[in-house]
Amino acid sequence: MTKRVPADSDQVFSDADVQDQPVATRSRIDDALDRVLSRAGRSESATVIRDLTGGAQALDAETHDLDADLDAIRMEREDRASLRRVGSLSTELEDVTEVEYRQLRLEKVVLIGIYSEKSTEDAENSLRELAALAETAGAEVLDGLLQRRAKPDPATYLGKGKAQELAELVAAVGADTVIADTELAPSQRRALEDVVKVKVIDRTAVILDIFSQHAKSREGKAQVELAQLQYLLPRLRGWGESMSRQAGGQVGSAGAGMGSRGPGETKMELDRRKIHTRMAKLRKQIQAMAPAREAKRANRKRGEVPSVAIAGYTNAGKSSLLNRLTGTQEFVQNQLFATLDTAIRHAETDDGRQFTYADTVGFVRELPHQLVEAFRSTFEEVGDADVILHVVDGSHPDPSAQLRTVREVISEVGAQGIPEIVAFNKSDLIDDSQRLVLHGLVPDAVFVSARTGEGIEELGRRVFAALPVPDQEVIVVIPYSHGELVAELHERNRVMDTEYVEAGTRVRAFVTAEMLAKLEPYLA
Ligand SMILES: Nc1nc2c(ncn2[C@@H]2O[C@H](COP(=O)(O)OP(=O)(O)OP(=O)(O)O)[C@@H](O)[C@H]2O)c(=O)[nH]1
Ligand SMILES: [Mg+2]
Repeated sequence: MTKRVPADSDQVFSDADVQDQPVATRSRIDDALDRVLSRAGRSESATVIRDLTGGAQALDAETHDLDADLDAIRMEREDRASLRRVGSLSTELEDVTEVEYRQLRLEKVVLIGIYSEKSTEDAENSLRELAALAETAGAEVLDGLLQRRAKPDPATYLGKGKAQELAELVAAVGADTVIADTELAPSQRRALEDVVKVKVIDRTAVILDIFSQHAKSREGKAQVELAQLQYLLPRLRGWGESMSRQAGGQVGSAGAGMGSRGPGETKMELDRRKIHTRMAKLRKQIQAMAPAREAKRANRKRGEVPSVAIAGYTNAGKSSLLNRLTGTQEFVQNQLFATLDTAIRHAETDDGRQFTYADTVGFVRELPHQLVEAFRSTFEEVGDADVILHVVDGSHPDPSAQLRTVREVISEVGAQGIPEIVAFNKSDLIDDSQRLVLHGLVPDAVFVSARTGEGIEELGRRVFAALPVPDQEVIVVIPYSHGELVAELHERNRVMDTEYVEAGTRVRAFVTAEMLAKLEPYLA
């Protein structure tokens, strides 16, 4: 897979590697964002930033006559669109007009966002995150534009004047895609596209794109495709319309006359039906795969092996911590949504009891509801856990928002009653004053660093302590013919003394309620 992630993208999010580099090597995005954001604070309405390399002049020309270039730009846009369109991967949907759209790789993008008076900082973090998302998806972020307004414009998201300004910015920097930091209504997307003359997509589309690039397992792939189709369906009509309008409007070739509208709509209907069929098929597939996972889960449950779900915001360091805690080699990358498939790892407490860790899909603000829906079974893994290890990136500019987002999803899957251990990760990047703030947020949290190993042992102890405790003291004599019970006692309970007597193994232990039931016949 050819995916271009700029070499300096790591610096959008704090990564330990950054520490070793001179401060001067900040990424262009950071600079660009800083400029957007610092001006956003001052300006009343909108802020435009440009690349240092130029293009500013074009923007000063408020009355730049775009109409004259309209046709040329449209043609170019069509050319680009046809170039970027990669072949559909799914044979069943080969000729669906718009399905290729979702597989297209982003190129040079301009970000846009809206913030209200009070939420400047929030908009800043959101825009940074959008930049990181765009880069993870393989795009190069050229520029950004923020507008201060109470509510998005219902027609074009940005206000009319700002949309025009955006069109000029896009032309000046040579961007081919605009990404809005929200989920746009299909009509907004279309209207804005008509103004800026390049492809307009939204945060949801970017997240879906990342998921589709990162999904590995059959189930994960099916879940992502289902979410994509759900997202696509209400937008199909819109795209169809703007396309047939384009075709009728300027191509004007022999075939595009009277008859062009009918076939277009018929095709749209056909596409829609195909998509529905495909979605039904995917739902069935996902359902069929569920029993296997259920069985595995039931097995773990039956074996009474307690489970710890590692949950948290994307890129918080969940997989890194899992590796530290269990000595495994889970996939770690400074990318959003590096992990899409739940990984289960076996572990043991220091007194020999067994349990499992489950690494899960990360969360993000405005996680598309289509994905929550499609990945419900994966998130339910969290709902089934005995303990939730909630990992928060302590070096993030707004950890409380991360905490909130993750806790919302946790309660959505009905897991709010499960004991939660909060771990502030990346403590190697946190200074003392930040520690104080975080401590205020969650007083009993553990500070850890998957990078340096700080706090890992303490975290391990906290996890052990949170596991369901074997607290029923028993003395049993287990016949030598039932060696498996002795083994189970050692694995999942706390054995205090063992003695070999004539009738069998005499054990004094603290056991769980379930174990107690099994031992009933052998109580001494
Ligand atoms: N400085 C520092 N960086 C860390 C630490 N832990 C993880 N990282 C980095 O953070 C990035 C994300 O780590 P992952 O373990 O992939 O995070 P994750 O939560 O599993 O992310 P997703 O699977 O994408 O949701 C990687 O670049 C890690 O090297 C830490 O303690 N300190
Ligand atoms: Mg991960």
